[in-house]
Order: sequence, then structure tokens, then C-alpha cells
Amino acid sequence: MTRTAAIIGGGVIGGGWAARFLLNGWDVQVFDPDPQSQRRIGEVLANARRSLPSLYDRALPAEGRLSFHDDMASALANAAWVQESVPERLDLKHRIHDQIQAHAPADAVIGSSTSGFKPSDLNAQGARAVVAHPFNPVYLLPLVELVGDAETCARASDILRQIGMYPLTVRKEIDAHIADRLLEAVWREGLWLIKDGICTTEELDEAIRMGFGLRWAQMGLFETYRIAGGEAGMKHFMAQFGPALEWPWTKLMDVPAFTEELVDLIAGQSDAQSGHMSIRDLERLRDDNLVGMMRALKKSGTGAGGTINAHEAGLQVPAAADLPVTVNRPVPQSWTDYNGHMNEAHYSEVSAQATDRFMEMIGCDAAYIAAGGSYFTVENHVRFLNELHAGDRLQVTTQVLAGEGKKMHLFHKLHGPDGTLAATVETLLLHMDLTTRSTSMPAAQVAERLAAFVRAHAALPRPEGAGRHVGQRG
Ligand SMILES: NC(=O)C1=CN([C@@H]2O[C@H](COP(=O)(O)OP(=O)(O)OC[C@H]3O[C@@H](n4cnc5c(N)ncnc54)[C@H](O)[C@@H]3O)[C@@H](O)[C@H]2O)C=CC1
Ligand SMILES: C[N+](C)(C)CC(=O)CC(=O)[O-]
Repeated sequence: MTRTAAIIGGGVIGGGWAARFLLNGWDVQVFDPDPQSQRRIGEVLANARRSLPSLYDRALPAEGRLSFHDDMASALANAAWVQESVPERLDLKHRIHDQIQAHAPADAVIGSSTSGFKPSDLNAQGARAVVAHPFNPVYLLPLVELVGDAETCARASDILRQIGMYPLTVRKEIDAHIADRLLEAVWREGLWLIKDGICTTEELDEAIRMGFGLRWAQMGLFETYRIAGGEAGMKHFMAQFGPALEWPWTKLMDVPAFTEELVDLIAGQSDAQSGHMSIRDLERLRDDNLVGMMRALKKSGTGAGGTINAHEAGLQVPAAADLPVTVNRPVPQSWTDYNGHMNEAHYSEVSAQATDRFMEMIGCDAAYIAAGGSYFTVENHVRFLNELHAGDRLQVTTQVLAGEGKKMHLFHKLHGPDGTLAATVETLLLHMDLTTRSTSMPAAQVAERLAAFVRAHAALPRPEGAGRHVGQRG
């Protein structure tokens, strides 16, 4: 299989797909007749480059190659994945899928970003597309709803996991799939509440983001309500709130008339709420917040955090000639401070990540720690030598200075872009018994692997700066 994706329609969603594939190492071939699409994709890509790599504590693969094509056939050449993201009009989608069918490689997965059409609608004229419905911004949000032919959906799932996404195969085709059915219900109620003068767009947004919106990202609807049932559980929750189905809580099943007056009311309130920011500023604010929230979920592995962890586990850490590479990652935007560079706190974080990786390399991994053995850091000396900035690739190599008995003495070198030495962290650790919380000897297999590193690194020159203390001259 080639790692080439054809993006047919490069607007908000097509641009997001292009960025997702490119930043995961795929070549991307775009067809969109709008002369503005190249500029727009460039802007989406810039947003993606400043946010997607920040989700991970390892570097993504080298970016793929992006090309723009004047005809659809050349964009489709050699594609293993074709993603159609043209406007939501069935006649247009039919025309586009006829051409895709004629020119795409026979074994390519053909996905449609459609928000609401079923595969039987899309394929009514003989196409073979599956629905691959993503969420904006496609480069950050993992969910893709897959609907259609089971074998194609299985192949599509494999590819989507390779680019860090979460495929959810929908059991039966239905208009608007799962998520847009839910979103449409909330949207409909929202329009009624504003049309009836109950609240403004801003008040409605506060009702979401100050309350249940925070819960949904980490536990969804049902797990959240299970907890709301208290110790008595879900049956109790349903007994308490089930009767609300018969109350006026759910009365607005009809839709408000889609009039110019309603459009002006909503658009006017939305301008008053957010018109002081450009769409690009709002996108960056959204992306920074999403990265922060998703990184928090990464710690517990909940929801989208689990998808990020699974993808990160497959990202390769490159080998170095003499010293092990213990960190290979970008500097996230959120690590920079009022001086416009990486804040000192995060040098310690990187050093801790390098130490954790080195501990894994000598067998002090999650299973060993769960069995009661580990290392504690007892002393660090950090030297800040060159600035690091958001988006810089950061690579750490680790040299063992000593490793006998309970002691492990490491020297981490933090290299910035072009290999510049940005910092060094000298660190001393002691082996601990986690049950007694006191020092102890490491297990034989850990001691042996550490000794092998000690022997190999003994031949290397002692690193410049090792053993320095604060205030030392020269
Ligand atoms: N905007 C959203 O929030 C989401 C949209 N979708 C779906 O994604 C699809 C695209 O929506 P958006 O990206 O929002 O629309 P958009 O209007 O931003 O982009 C559509 C793009 O298709 C291009 N296009 C038009 N005719 C074309 C043709 N004949 N060949 C190739 N390109 C053509 C346009 O020039 C434009 O760049 C729709 O099916 C929509 O339902 C899915 C998830 C979310
Ligand atoms: C509004 N919408 C129906 C186009 C939304 C989607 O399809 C998914 C999303 O990103 O919210």
C-alpha cells in the first residue's frame, strides 16, 4: 500500500484531512477548483503544525509531500485513501464519486466526509464509497464515524489508527450517523431557546462550557449519568429522571422556521459575542484549549487521551550512533512563557521523560515498578545554554556516568534544532523499595543492563559540564 492520500475538495474539512495525513507522514494530493484553496489549506496546515505535534511526547514522522492538481485524475493517481469533502449536496457528490470511481486505484479506500448522507444515498449511481465522517478540526479530533461496506470499513479503521484517529463503525446506516443526530438535537433546542428569547447565543454557550460540556469530553453521556445515579446506580437515575420524558422538558420536537429573521438574530448575537476575534484567532484559541484538555486526558488514558497514547506508543524514537536517544519530541506552544521561549519548568519535565525512558531501557519498566522497585531522583543540575521555542524538535541523549549498587548517575543532553546543545541536566537517582519507601538494591536483571551501559559509556569522553556546581566560573 502507498502512503498517498487524495483529497477531493480542500475546504474546512478537506484541509483538515490534508493536514492530518501530511503530519503523519503521508503524501497528499489535492484537487479543488477554487483558486483560494491552496492559500486556505496553507493556513489550516499552519494551525495544525502548531497544535497536533503538541499532543505527543514523541515526534511525529517526517511530514509527507503536499501537491495541488488541476485535474482530479492526477490527484487520484496511486492513492491508497481518497477522501471526498465537497459541499453537502447529493447531486454534486454523485458527480464527484462517478469521477473518483473512474480514476481511483481499484483497491483505494474511498471515504466521504458527508455529515448526513447514507452510503446508499452516495452510492445510488454505482459508486463504492464509505462514509468517513470526521470532526472539525480534523487534525486534532480523533473521531471518524465509518458507515458502509464491512470489509472497506475494516481496512479504513487500520489506516485511520495509523494516523492517530479513532474509527467508530456505525452498525446500521442512518441519516446523520450517530454524532450529528445528537448535535442536531442540541442545535434545534438551542435555536428554539434563542428564538423564544430565553437566552442569547453567549448565555447558551456558557450553559454548555461551564457545566456539562466539561463532563462530556471525558465521560460522554451515559457514564456521566451513571455517576449521577449515586450509589443506587443507573436504574435509580432512570427512575428519577425517566418521567421527564413525559414532562414538557422535551416538547420542542418540531423545528423552528428557518427565516431571515432567525438567521439575523443568531448571526447578530454571535457577532456581539465573538466578533472581536478573527476566525483564525478563534481557531488558535480552540486548538490550544483542545491540546490542553486532550493532554490532561492523556494522563488517565480516558476518551481521546487513550487514542493519543496508543498512537504515541507506535511512534519511533530514532537510534543514535553512540548514546541512546531518550526523548524525541516537539516543544509544545503551552511550554513557552512571557519571554517567548520554553519555560525552565519544562527542562525538568523533559529530563524526567528522558530518565523514565532510560529506566525502561534497563528494565525498570511499568511491570517492574508495579512489583515494587523503582528509582527516585535525589539531585539535578540544569544548565540552560540556548533558547528553545514552540515547535522546535527536541532530542535528548543520555550518558551514564556511574551505575553501581543503588546509585544511577546520568547526564542528559538536550539538543534543539540542527543539533544545537540547548541544555544539560545531570541527575542522580537512587534505587528504592516502593513498599518500605527506603533505598534498596535493584533486581539483578536491572543491575546487569545498567552495568552494560556503564561499560559501553566508559569509553566515551566525560561530557563537558559534568560535575559543575552553581556559580562555578568558566
Ligand atoms: N464544516 C464542518 O463542520 C463539517 C463538514 N463536514 C462535511 O464535509 C464536507 C465538506 O464541508 P466543508 O469542508 O465544511 O465545506 P467547504 O465549503 O469549507 O469546502 C468545500 C470545498 O469543496 C470544494 N469544491 C466544490 N466543488 C468541487 C468540485 N467539483 N471538486 C472538488 N472540490 C470542489 C470547494 O471549492 C471547497 O473548497 C461536507 O460533506 C460536510 O457535510 C463534515 C464534518 C464537519
Ligand atoms: C455542523 N455539522 C453537521 C457540519 C457538524 C459535523 O458534521 C461534525 C462536526 O465537526 O461538528
